[in-house]
Parts: sequence; C-alpha cells; structure tokens
Amino acid sequence: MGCASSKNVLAGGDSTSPGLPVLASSSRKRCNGKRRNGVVEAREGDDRLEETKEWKKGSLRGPVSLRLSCRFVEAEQNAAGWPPWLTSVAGEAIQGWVPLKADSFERLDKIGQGTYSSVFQAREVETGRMVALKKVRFDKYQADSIRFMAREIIILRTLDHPNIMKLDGIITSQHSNSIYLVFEYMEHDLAGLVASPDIKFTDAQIKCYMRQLLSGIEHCHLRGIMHRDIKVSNILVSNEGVLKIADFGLANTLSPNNKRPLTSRVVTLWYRPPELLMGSTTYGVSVDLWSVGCVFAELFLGRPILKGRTEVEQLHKIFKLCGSPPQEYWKKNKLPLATMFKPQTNYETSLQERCKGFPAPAVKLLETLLSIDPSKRGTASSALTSEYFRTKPYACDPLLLPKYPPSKEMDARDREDASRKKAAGKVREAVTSKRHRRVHKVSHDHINFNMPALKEEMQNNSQNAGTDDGGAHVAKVNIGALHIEQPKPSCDGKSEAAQVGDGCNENSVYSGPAPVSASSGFTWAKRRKPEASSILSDCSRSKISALDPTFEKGAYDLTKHRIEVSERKHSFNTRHKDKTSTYVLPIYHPPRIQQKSFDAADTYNSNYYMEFDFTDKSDAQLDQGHRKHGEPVKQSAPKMISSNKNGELLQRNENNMRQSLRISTLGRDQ
Ligand SMILES: Nc1ncnc2c1ncn2[C@@H]1O[C@H](COP(=O)(O)OP(=O)(O)OP(=O)(O)O)[C@@H](O)[C@H]1O
Repeated sequence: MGCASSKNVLAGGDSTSPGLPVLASSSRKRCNGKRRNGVVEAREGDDRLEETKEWKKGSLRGPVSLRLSCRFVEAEQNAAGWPPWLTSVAGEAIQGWVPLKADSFERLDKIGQGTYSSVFQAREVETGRMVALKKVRFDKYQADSIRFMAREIIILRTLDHPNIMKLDGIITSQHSNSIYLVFEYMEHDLAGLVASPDIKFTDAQIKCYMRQLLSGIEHCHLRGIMHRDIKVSNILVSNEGVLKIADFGLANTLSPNNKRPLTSRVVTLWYRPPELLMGSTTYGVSVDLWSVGCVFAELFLGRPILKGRTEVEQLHKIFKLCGSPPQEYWKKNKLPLATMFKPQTNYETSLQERCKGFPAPAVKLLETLLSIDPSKRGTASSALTSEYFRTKPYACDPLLLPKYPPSKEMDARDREDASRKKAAGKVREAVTSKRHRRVHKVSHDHINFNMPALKEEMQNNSQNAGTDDGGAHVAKVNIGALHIEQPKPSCDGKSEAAQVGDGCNENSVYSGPAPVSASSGFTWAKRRKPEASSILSDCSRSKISALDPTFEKGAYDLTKHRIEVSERKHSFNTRHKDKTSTYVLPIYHPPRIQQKSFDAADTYNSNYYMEFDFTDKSDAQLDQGHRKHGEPVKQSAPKMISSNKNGELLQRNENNMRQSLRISTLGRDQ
C-alpha cells in the first residue's frame, strides 16, 4: 500500500530492530525515547527526553552538535508532515516514516469500539485494499497521553510476526488533532466468533487457533514484550484463517535492568491473573499465559470461563476453579493484597469437572496455563511443544477453517442489544395492552402510535442518523473521503434543507454517496448510537447490572447513590431479594474492617468490605501512591446524579476510570 512505500524515507538507516528504522545519527537516540535490548521505550521520566526539552528552552547547555541534531530531526519530521505536538514528545515512534494522507482512504463502517479508540473499516483509494483504521483517543496537550499512544506504535513497530497485527502506517497531518493507525483489515475477532450461535469449533480448529495464538505470544515474549490485555476481542482472524494478536495499547517491555514497579491494573477482568488481582507490581510475561488459558477454555466452552463481576468475585471464582494455593505460594509470592484475599476456605480444584468433554491433553495444558503460581505456567514455547499439539486431532490448516460471515465483538454486542430490545419491547407491549384494557377512550391513531414496534423503528431511524465521536453529524449511507479532525459541520442554526444535505436531519434517508465538502474533506460514516449499557466495558456493565438488575432493563436509577439490594449480610453475589438495605461489597482496602462469614455456596470469605459507590476503589487506592508523588488522577463521577443522564454518566465514569488507569500505567511502568 501507499504507506509501505512511504516508510523509511526520512534519514532512516540503521535498523537494529525490525521495522523500526532509526535515523543515521547516533544522537537520534538522545532525541527521543530509549533503546534497550533492541527495544525502544518512550516513557515518562525519560531524563534524556527531559534534557531535550530543557535544551529547547535553552536552560541546559548540551553539546551544540546534539542540540542541532535534535532540532534537525524534529524539523525534518515536521517538514515531512508530522504535527509538532507529536515530534516534540514522541519522535521515536514515527522516525523514518512519513504520515499517510487522509484522502488516500475512504472511511466505511465503524467496526470496533474500544476504550481508547474507535475502529473503522476503510478502503485504500489507490489499490482498493481494505484496511482497518484505529482512531486513537488522546489529549495532544498532555505529553503523557501522547507518549502512551506512542508506546503502542513503538511496540507494534518492534514486532514482526505473521500472528501479530502489523502496523502499516499512520495517518495524521501537521494541523491535525488526531491520529489513525492503519492496519490490515481482519474480518473477525474471536469474541464475535465465540459468541456466534451458529459456530461450534472442532478440536482441530481450536488447536489451529491456539497454535497461532501461542506463536504470536512467543514472539512477543522472546522480545521482552508482554501484551497485558489478551482477550478474545483482541484476537483477530482473517477469512483465510490467519489469527493475529491486536491491541498493544497496554503492552510493555521487560528489561532485566529495570527494577521499577509495574502497574497491577492491567488485563481485562475476566482474563486477569490472580497475582494482578492481588496487586503484584513485579510480574512478568506469565500474566499473558494466564489470559491465554482463559481464551483456550472459552474456545471450548463458548463463553468465558471466569466471569467475575468485581475483582473480589473474580479472585473467588479463580480459587474455586483452580483450588486454593498452598502455603508456600503465599510465602513465595509476597503479594501486596494477599492478607485480604487469602481464602479462609480451602478449595479443591474443579477444573477437571468444568472441563468435562475436553480432550485430556487440552485439560493438562489448561491446568498449566491456569496455574495460580505464575512460575508454574510454563512459557509460550513450552506450551507449543506440549502433548496437546503432538496428539491427534492435529491442528487443522488455517486455510481449511470454515469461512464465516464477518463476526466481531461489536456484532455480538449488537445482537445482544437487539434481543434485549426485543424482550423489552414485549414487556412494553404487554404493559400497553393492559393499559388499553383499562383505558377505553383511546383513538385508533393513538393506539397505533403506541405500538412498540413502530416506536422502536422510529427510535432506530433517529439512532442511525446520530453523531460521530466529536459530534459530527453523519448520513445513513456513508462512503467518503477520510477526514482528520477538521472543524465539523453542525446542524445547529442551519436551514432544514441544509441539514438534510449534510445528513443532519435525523429522519432523512440518504441514498447515494455522501457529499464530501471540498474544503474539509469531511467524513461520512455510519454511526451506531451506543446505549448506556453497550458503551460500557463488559466489566463495568456487569458490575452495575450485578448491583441492580434494572440496569439491564434500562431502568436503572443512578440517583440512588447507595444501591439498595437484598440483605445486610455482606455476601455480594448471591442475594438480591428485598430492596431495603444498603448494598455492601467486599473490597480491598479501607480500615473499616469487619469479619464476616459467608454461607452461600458461591460466596467469598473476605475479611474486608465497604459500602459500594461508583468509584473503582481498588484503582483509586492504587492510585493514591501516585498522587503522593504528585501524579494527577482524575476522580470518578460524583455520587449524586441526575437520573436522566444515566448513559452519559456511566460513560464518563468509565472513561475517568480508564483515564486514571492510563495515567498511572504510564507513570508506574517502565
Ligand atoms: N485490523 C482490524 N481489522 C478488523 N477489525 C479490527 C482491527 N483492529 C481492531 N478491530 C476491531 O476493533 C475492536 C477494538 O479494537 P482494539 O482492541 O484495537 O481497540 P481498543 O480501544 O484498544 O479496545 P479495548 O479498550 O477494548 O482493548 C476489536 O475488538 C476488533 O473487533
């Protein structure tokens, strides 16, 4: 593609790490980031970066040649079209590359929505090749935010393997506020395939996926990179059956010289290993092997194996599945939160029972990957040579995998939402007809208007003509040139005719290629308006629905800052009967300690509990250490909330939690 030829055009040369050309001058390293064991790191606290900044301010007197060299490199990158906010902070990430042009692509449908990004399908104009464009969210005025984004780019450029998603290029411009990462387009992700009701993998197919997954992981680990967010939605699959690991947004490099603590707040809850749940800051690549184990089981089961709603419940489920660890584990692994989480009941492993029907070598490998002790999980290489891969049925050829219709996490979520809506529609219908029986004087038209199906259709119409991320109004049919954060047209103050033309009229149906403004090259894209529940991460959604079943039905009242549920007995996951008492949830920290006993089969013997609010206490507490060091940490949403802003609030709360994590991840990590 265009970008391939546009790479390495800057004074590139010395390629010590594949795909990451560096500028000819050795002083290049001193301009941006650090290089260790062939892996480049851009990070906060990089003294050389600070030095460079100081030089720019003129307060430090570095060698004149180096000063000039840094300026030269930056000027060169700016001349190539990179924006100054990027070159000044994270030039290392883009060195040797030139930005791709937005108008080289036609942006099509939105295909993925992550915490920090939206992903779009797009067509490269020149070649017709399909690509995926990941629009990464960050704040260009915050150097940390840019470095966080740059770290993903640097790591992606460091890796080069058929089972790792390859970064093809970056779209941005001197004047843009945003960045798109360009990737090869993949038709499926494993989340979509696993959730698809018509798909049941055979043993040979699972082996084929697992072999590819472990090969990709092996490549990362041998280069000292841990992914830290392995989960089914980050594992993409092409129509040719090729699996690629995506989303290196939380990935990090390990270095033997590096003694700085890592953050424990990584990996999506259902795939998070016990040592992270117990606050470890000295972990290694084995965190990924645990997540791989969870994915492995999910491929067989068709659903996640450990689906906790909170960190506490997640850990409890882990102990129930894998058995409580022996005494030596607690002695050996001095985990910060061990005393809080050490189970008082001794659990036997139930893995064999849960995995009834799996082939015996698969269970054996699963037992290894899901070892509570990280040192017993083996390595990706040892998993690849395990009995599982040496016994029949052997892994099938990727080309022999069935061709599925495009299936992504987003599609699965849409299906779920649709069936939820359908169910809600039925309930509404029942209520409406009850009302009709009570109120007899209703006009025929009125009855029709109250028909749930009609209402729903109208709602859908207006939802389809929603707004884009930044508030851009978009048409229903949507192919056009890609736009990079230019001023967006607004419906406000426009005549109706103008609004229709711009796709602003919510009920308009646009039946041809969308007009593209000559001046702005404005983007036209289909917008799926997320619902309150669907815009949340699985974890938050389940956390909230766990607390109040009405959330799932869309009737959740956030004005209740204390969530009222069944009993006062402090076991949080089994009882939701009367609605009279304050909900209390076992949670990591505070000194308001009470010893409680748990009697239900699925309850956890925790020593600690506290009243629950929408702040993620565990994260907030872990962040406290940061704040002591002067790190800014955004607060979660206030407790008292206007009830008609549920969706907005939940989204904000989720974003704040993620933002805090982002800031502290970068601050903490090496
Ligand atoms: N190259 C690609 N081809 C097709 N779809 C993709 C591609 N990359 C990402 N997607 C889709 O977009 C979704 C989100 O992408 P990604 O995980 O990279 O974003 P993210 O913001 O880091 O997400 P999260 O916060 O959930 O980890 C993926 O689950 C996948 O469905």
